[in-house]
Amino acid sequence: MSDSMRVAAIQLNSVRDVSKNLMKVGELLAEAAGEGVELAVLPENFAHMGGDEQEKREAAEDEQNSPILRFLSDQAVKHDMAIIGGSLLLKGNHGLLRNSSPVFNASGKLLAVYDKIHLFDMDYLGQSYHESGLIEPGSQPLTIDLDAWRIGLSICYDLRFPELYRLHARAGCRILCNVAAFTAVTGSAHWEPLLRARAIENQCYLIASAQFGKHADGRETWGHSMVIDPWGEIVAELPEGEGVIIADLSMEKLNRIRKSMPVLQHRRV
Ligand SMILES: O=C(O)CNC(=O)[C@H](CS)NC(=O)CCC(=O)C(=O)O
Repeated sequence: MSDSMRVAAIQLNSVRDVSKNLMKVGELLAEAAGEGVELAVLPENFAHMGGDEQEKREAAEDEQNSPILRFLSDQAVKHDMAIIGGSLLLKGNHGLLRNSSPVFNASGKLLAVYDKIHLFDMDYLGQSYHESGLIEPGSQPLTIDLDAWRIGLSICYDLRFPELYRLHARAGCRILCNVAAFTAVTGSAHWEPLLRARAIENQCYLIASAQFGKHADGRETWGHSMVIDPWGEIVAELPEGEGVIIADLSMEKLNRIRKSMPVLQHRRV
């Protein structure tokens, strides 16, 4: 049982051109691999950002025949590295799409696909989002195992629903993962406290990969990708810009925190 794992969160400013985004992802994954990273996490919508609804529909791929999923699988093999593929749009049912987070092991095998459960419908300060008009919600929380580490998946707006992460912790997760394109407005107010709370209350490592900056549709995302330890401390952070942040996760440190204050065993409701 490996006691530590080196992980990377990758931050992007994805554009409408899929091949441009994939080229950038390839560069940053190579950089992570050069540092000995065992698990790399990409942000939400890593392959395509900023198009209108029609363009998103056209960009959506069929899970059984998806060039973007094949790209990620090839990258995992090339770099001998597990990859949580942020999220991408896959074709769903009823004329809707899925906002899906695929997980590959270091042999390039697709282990699981998590579909975003909580959809972002919001009207605030002149900004308006209606994700549920295009996306069908997932219905299943999903965890995956990489070596000794169980990882609970989540996408962006899921972050506001602590019960999802509690389920992950109760299912034995020691890593929580959020892949995001948080808005700059909500991100500046809520991103860091929500992430740190999820890590602290569940005594888990948290890997958060985000989009940052202005996108083609005029929207702006918050960035601030980070890795947080089970005590709630930020151990790596990239406020803005494209790039890779790296952290070493320690099972020993996590077990020590859980042993000294067993909050998960003290639950009463
Ligand atoms: O709009 C885009 O193209 C990129 N954003 C997304 O795909 C998703 C759905 S619209 N964004 C979020 O979930 C933001 C949540 C958030 O910001 C919060 O909870 O405050």
